[in-house]
Parts: sequence; C-alpha cells; structure tokens
Amino acid sequence: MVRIGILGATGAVGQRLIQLLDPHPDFEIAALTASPDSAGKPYRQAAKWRADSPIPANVADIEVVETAPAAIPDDVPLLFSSLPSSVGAEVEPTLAEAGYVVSSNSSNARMDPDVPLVIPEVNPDHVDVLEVQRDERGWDGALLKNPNCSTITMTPTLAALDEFGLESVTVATLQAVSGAGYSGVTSMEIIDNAVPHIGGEERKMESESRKLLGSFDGAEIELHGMDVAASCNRIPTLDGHLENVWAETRETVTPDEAAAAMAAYPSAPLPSSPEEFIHVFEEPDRPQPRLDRNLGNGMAVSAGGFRATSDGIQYNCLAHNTIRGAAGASVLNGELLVEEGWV
Ligand SMILES: NC(=O)C1=CN([C@@H]2O[C@H](COP(=O)(O)OP(=O)(O)OC[C@H]3O[C@@H](n4cnc5c(N)ncnc54)[C@H](OP(=O)(O)O)[C@@H]3O)[C@@H](O)[C@H]2O)C=CC1
Ligand SMILES: N[C@@H](CC(=O)OP(=O)(O)O)C(=O)O
Repeated sequence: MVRIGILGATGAVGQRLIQLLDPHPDFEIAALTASPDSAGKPYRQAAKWRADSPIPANVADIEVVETAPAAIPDDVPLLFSSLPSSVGAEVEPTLAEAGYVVSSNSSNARMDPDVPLVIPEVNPDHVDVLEVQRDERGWDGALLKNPNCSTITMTPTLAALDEFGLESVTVATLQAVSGAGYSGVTSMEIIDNAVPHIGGEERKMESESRKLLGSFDGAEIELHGMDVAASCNRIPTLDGHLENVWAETRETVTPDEAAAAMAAYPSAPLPSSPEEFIHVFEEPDRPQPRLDRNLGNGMAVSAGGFRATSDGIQYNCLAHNTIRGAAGASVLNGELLVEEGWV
C-alpha cells in the first residue's frame, strides 16, 4: 500500500478524492490538508461533507494539517492536489522540491513545458517529461497535472480521430454547475437559465488539448498542429459536461468510421481506468448528462450523434466532470506514476 495525502481535502474535489480513495487497492489515505482555518481540526469538523455517501469512518477522525512540507509526514510519498490554483501555484513546487510526488488537478502550471499534462489512456508517454523537470529544477519529487474537466471530456474522442489526421476542431460545451464548485454559481443565476461565459475555460480547452495530443521526443513536447476553437456555456445540470464537437480531418472520415475508431480506442491497464473507455451510442439523442455520466463508475467518456457535415463530422461527447474530469483523473495519474516507478 502506498500512503497518500490529499491537499485541499475539505473542498468539492477533495471530497470526491476521499470517495474514490477509500477504499482503493493500492492507496491508503494518511494525510489530509486544507487552509490554516481548518488545520488542527478533525476532518469531520473541518469539512462540510456534501458527497453522496457517508464520510469513511477511518477518515473522519484524521486531523487536518496545513498545506506545507513541514506538516506532511515523510512516509507519505504521493499527494493528490485539489487546491485553488493560486494556492497550488505557490505550494505545489515547494512540495515537489521537498521530495513529494504531486498528482494535481489544479490549473496552475498545466502548460509549463516541463510539467506533464496527462490522461493515461491518451498520452502516458508524457510522464517521462518528469526526467526533464527533475534535471531542470533539481527536485527530488515531481509535479504532474491532469487537464481541465471540459478538455478531458473532448480529448479522448479527438485522440481516436487523429488516425485520420485532425486539422481543426470546434467545440461548444454545456457544463454542469458542480464545475464551478459548491458555491460557484448561485441558484438565482442558473435556474431557468444558461450562462455563456466561464472565465478562462475556452483558452484552456484550446491549449491543453494540443499539449495532450502533442508528441514527446524525450526532450520536449511539440504541441499538436490542429486548430481548436471553443465556446463554453454553463447550464443547470449538477454533474456531467456535454460537448458538441465539429472536427475536420486530412483524410475523409465517415460518421461510421469515426464511431468505430472511438469504440475501439483502448483503455489503460490501471485500477481506475474503465473496461470500456469510450462508449459509443447508436441512439442519436445520447449521451445525456443525467443518464450517462456514471458510465464506468464515472470514468468512461461517451459519444454519439455522429453525422457528416460539409467539411467533416459532427458528434456529441460527455464525461462526469468531478470524477473523470477532476478527482478520478488525478487518482488515475497517481496509479500511472506508481506503475511507472515514479513513486
Ligand atoms: N469542482 C470541479 O468540478 C472542478 C474543480 N477543479 C479545480 O480543483 C481545485 C479545487 O476545486 P474545488 O474542490 O471545487 O474547490 P473548493 O473551494 O471546494 O476547495 C478548495 C480546497 O482548498 C483549500 N484551501 C483554500 N485556501 C487554501 C489555502 N490558502 N491554503 C491551503 N488550502 C486552501 C480549502 O480548504 P478550507 O476548507 O480550509 O477552506 C479546500 O480544501 C480548483 O483548482 C478547481 O479549479 C477542476 C476541475 C473540476
Ligand atoms: N472550469 C471548470 C472547472 C475547473 O475548475 O476547471 P480547472 O481545473 O481548469 O480550474 C468548470 O467550470 O466546469
């Protein structure tokens, strides 16, 4: 068993991490951190628990500690980070420098050239960027990121289409309110409404997808050459980001060929990777957030509604934003780090 810690354990993503890690076949929760206001309190008192299962009994009494190297035991080599990005930017490098391996969900440093941005089923080879990171920064530990939840939803489907030579992608999202955190969007803002603005989200989808599908030559990652244009919208669903994608490829691809490429796209041999990575629906009105977000325990991506357009194909895809798009993505990256010998 690898003893692990969770940074930002009292937050929405932190609570999902606890749900996914207790129990886990390879990991044992040994440290929980949060802000100085929560430090020193037992977890059940520090966290306003809102997850849809009780706090695991052996987690409830763990004392929350500050998010700093001195507060985290040395025999906890792997940390899952779900900190606000401004806090992550400050503290994650100090933890990596102190020897901890950090699998982070926060958005800071995702596009740094020496920080691997990884979806294990898509670009596991990018983990080796950590060698460059250690050389350049002199760290004993490491910092690895998972992408933004909207990016994670779309990118596996693009990876499957890339065998036809992706040239340009346009995407419009319908994103669940949980992506903004528990108090991110008020009920008065979102009920009977849709909000066509999520700060910074379009830019993240446009850049992170090109890094994920980029090639790594052992020294640096070259971004994929496709053009990506995104438009991001918040709608009143609780969980599950639905996305409408238009893709143009160098070689002509029919809707049936696109669906077959996605259905055949392999999963990864890791405990949290679903047996079927991309589920393809034949029904034109699927996937739908409420019906399909929990496929593969919330770790599968689904796609459907394939049709030809004048210059390519159009389809829809979906993933659970706080599981596959956040906490589950970090856990999967932690499993890959162990598998590859970085922990
Ligand atoms: N919600 C989602 O679906 C997604 C979120 N993310 C990203 O994950 C991260 C966490 O999001 P979320 O869980 O929603 O956020 P929350 O606001 O719910 O939780 C934030 C966590 O960070 C802790 N924290 C806040 N300030 C500090 C500080 N100064 N020092 C140490 N710890 C601190 C909080 O502790 P305390 O309780 O003590 O304040 C809490 O544990 C963010 O970067 C977010 O952008 C990414 C994808 C999806
Ligand atoms: N912005 C995403 C959630 C999020 O926090 O993304 P990031 O990990 O890039 O900060 C959403 O609103 O659904």
